[in-house]
Amino acid sequence: MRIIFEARSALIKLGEKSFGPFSLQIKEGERIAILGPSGAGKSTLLKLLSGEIKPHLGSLRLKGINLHRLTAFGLSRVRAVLPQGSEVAFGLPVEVVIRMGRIALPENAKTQEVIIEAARLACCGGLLKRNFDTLSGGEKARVQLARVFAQLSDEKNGCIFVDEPLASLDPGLQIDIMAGMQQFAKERGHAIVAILHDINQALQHFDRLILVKEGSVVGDYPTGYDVVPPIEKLYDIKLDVVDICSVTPLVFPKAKIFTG
Ligand SMILES: Nc1ncnc2c1ncn2[C@@H]1O[C@H](COP(=O)(O)OP(=O)(O)OP(=O)(O)O)[C@@H](O)[C@H]1O
Repeated sequence: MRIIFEARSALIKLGEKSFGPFSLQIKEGERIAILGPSGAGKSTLLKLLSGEIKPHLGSLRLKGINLHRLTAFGLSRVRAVLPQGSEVAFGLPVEVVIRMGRIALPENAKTQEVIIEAARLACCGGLLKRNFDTLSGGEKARVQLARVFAQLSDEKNGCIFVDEPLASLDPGLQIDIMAGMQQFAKERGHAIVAILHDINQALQHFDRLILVKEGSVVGDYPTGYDVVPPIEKLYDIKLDVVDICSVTPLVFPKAKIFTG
């Protein structure tokens, strides 16, 4: 698999705090989950990787081009972002919100088809005629995911960055949305980088886990049984592996480890 993204010694200062320096590579089609305690720097890392914020030191390259040299249009063709709790200012129809993902692209005969397919994959086909501001939190999240799908529908080997995509979704929808996201990305060779709070979702659905703590990348592991101890250390918790026969571990958080 080809490398599509490379961060080298990137560091950002955030007032008194900082994130990094860190270096990492992302290959086409990779499924990466970012895990870490609250306030560890997960959203900061995602914002750096997606080009939303610029590092003070180091470099970030997407498909060989410095992320911050790309125009807004160029960036929109290689990566899409689903931020946490994304709102839109006005009561726009859902279909228009999804269409916004393609705002930089000329309308063509395929556009409507792309929007309908994006809505279907994000489990919000039945909401197309509704107004966005009348939707529940979980419905809004699905519409924003459809916007991301519409944006990168025609592209290959891009990156999808998502911040807690499954928060506010019921368990059935979490399964459907995860399946839709994986199918969309796989068909196009897009990498997915997702911030998750649920350790088991990360273990079940992602190939690689990036562990973040206190403003640093403290671990980068392929998913498997070997990553369980580093996750325990990351959160200072004990994890019981409840199914030792499955390919990927299923864990149950048992107790906080008292460190002092
Ligand atoms: N622009 C900024 N200026 C100052 N501090 C910041 C800035 N952005 C983030 N921080 C701080 O950096 C730390 C990391 O924030 P970040 O939002 O990346 O954490 P997180 O791991 O995503 O947290 P959560 O899981 O709670 O969403 C936090 O302590 C936050 O308050």
